[in-house]
Amino acid sequence: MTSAVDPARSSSAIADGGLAARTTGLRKTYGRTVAVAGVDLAVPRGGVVGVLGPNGSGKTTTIRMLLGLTAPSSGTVELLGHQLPEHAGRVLPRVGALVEGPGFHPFLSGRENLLRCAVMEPALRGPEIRDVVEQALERVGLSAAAGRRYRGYSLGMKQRLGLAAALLVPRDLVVLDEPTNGLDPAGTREIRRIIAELHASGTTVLVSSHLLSEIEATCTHVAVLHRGSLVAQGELAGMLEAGAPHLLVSTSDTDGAVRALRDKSLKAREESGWIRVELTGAESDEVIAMLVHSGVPVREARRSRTGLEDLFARLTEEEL
Ligand SMILES: Nc1ncnc2c1ncn2[C@@H]1O[C@H](COP(=O)(O)OP(=O)(O)OP(=O)(O)O)[C@@H](O)[C@H]1O
Repeated sequence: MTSAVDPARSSSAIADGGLAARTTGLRKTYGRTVAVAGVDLAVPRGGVVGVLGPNGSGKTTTIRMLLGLTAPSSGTVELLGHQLPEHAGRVLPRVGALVEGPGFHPFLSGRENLLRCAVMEPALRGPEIRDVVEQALERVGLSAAAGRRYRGYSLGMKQRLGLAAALLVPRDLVVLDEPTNGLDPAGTREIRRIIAELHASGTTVLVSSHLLSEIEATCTHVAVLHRGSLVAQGELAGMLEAGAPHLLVSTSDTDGAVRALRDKSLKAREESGWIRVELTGAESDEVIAMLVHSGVPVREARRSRTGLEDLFARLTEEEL
């Protein structure tokens, strides 16, 4: 662990304009598949940055390159002010990561696996290791199952153990690839709590998800990937304001509702069982009245809270 007064850390903070991570022209191809197509990602220090994108948009590949786990085809990665892979040994101990396939041993228990991780942490020394491991297990809610073999763990328990490994020592940057994957709602809430704790303690967090709700609930910044390209990035608050207001309508007659609204020249489309209506040419009450007059039953209607959903839909339209 490096202290807050580490000169390398403070000088790099000035040199890189306060970025915890930065990629420039980051690209990865597998044969003819372009997994990541030249991404310039900027992760501000102290932020919680959500990498959002549909399945296959390049989130995991970007994160793996950021951590030095996958070599880029071209482009550069800078972590905590230092180039990778040249300075990997210096920087990676300050970075905690939860990525797919963390390589735990199937025949060892969760606790034994975590002990193996702990002895490899340069900041941890002999006597304290056992306590640190128990605290990490406790923090992710895995104490009761810590004695069981890893191979019998559920996906959610595996995620928790991966998170415990990422958080064994205080980090400057924590990178979580789909951390709520396989978790139940209670587990999801715990992840949010842990992310909030990390944020409060000044740790920069980069978290990927294909769920808007996850990003909205936890992030200060968002980066949207689509087909390997970064199509938007910035502060979440700004992105939320950027979208036009919408009304979400629940009805048993979705086709009829879309038809009736489009007849009145309103932009409307079906989305996950709801009708999303852009409120540029009419107010909410007018839209509802219009639907009722057209014989469309309205079960429920609410203004959409966010422009992010709309932005995401527009940016990644084909996938929805
Ligand atoms: N090792 C690999 N070999 C070949 N193709 C790969 C490999 N890894 C990723 N890809 C391809 O690169 C693209 C991006 O994949 P990636 O896993 O980075 O996306 P993702 O956004 O993380 O998706 P998901 O949300 O499904 O995890 C996909 O088309 C995927 O099939």
